[in-house]
Amino acid sequence: MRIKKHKFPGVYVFIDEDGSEKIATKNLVPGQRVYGERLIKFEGEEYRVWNPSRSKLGAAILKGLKHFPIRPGSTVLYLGVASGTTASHVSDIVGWEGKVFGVEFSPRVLRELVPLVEERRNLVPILGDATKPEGYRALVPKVDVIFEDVAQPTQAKILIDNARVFLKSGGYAMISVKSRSIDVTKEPEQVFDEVEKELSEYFKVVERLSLEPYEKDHALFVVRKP
Ligand SMILES: C[S@@+](CC[C@H](N)C(=O)[O-])C[C@H]1O[C@@H](n2cnc3c(N)ncnc32)[C@H](O)[C@@H]1O
Repeated sequence: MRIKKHKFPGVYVFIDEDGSEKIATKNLVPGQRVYGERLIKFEGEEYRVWNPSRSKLGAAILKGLKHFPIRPGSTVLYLGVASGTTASHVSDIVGWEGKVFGVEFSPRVLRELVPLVEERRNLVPILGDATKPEGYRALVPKVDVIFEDVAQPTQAKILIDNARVFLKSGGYAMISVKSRSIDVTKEPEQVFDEVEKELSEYFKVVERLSLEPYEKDHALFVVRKP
């Protein structure tokens, strides 16, 4: 199996034994598994296979996302970090030069992340409520990118409120939107149109991508703060 660089720096790609295309990141903490993912050794390096069924960002990259602002050295604010499945790949990508601040409001979920970050020190867990950015203002600097995956009815407002406080001008944000978290009675496309309109009042919307078939009724938006 030959692992090659993906067009996005810090992401790798390979063709698996069954012929399917897979993506991976170079393990920042060799030997550490975060969510039961496969580890692969290639030319002296260890890679963690990125499971698109467990990570919306992984699904988006495999679906042909065009804009991926997270790169080696980036500082990222991650809203809805949970137990770190996706954030661990982001931590691999930004590397030791970068940092990921992960906000989560469930102490039970965040507790699972704590043992991992003892070694994965570029990932900083923060117990906080993403609807109240003032609560963690003292802990987070200005960032290059905000990633949000909170599955809440007010997702777009949460992103805008955090971007006002933490995102550098010209910085990017990515948001995974679950239409059923916003309104179960509406067609997903209608919900995504409304979210796009709300986001475009503050950001420039750069990309909108459906995550089907990996995630039903989900879309990922990439936006830029002017
Ligand atoms: C879909 S899960 C996130 C999965 C994670 N992004 C991943 O891919 O590994 C959503 C998470 O957001 C958290 N969450 C929801 N509302 C929140 C809020 N207002 N502030 C912080 N975390 C929140 C939930 O507790 C949950 O862990």
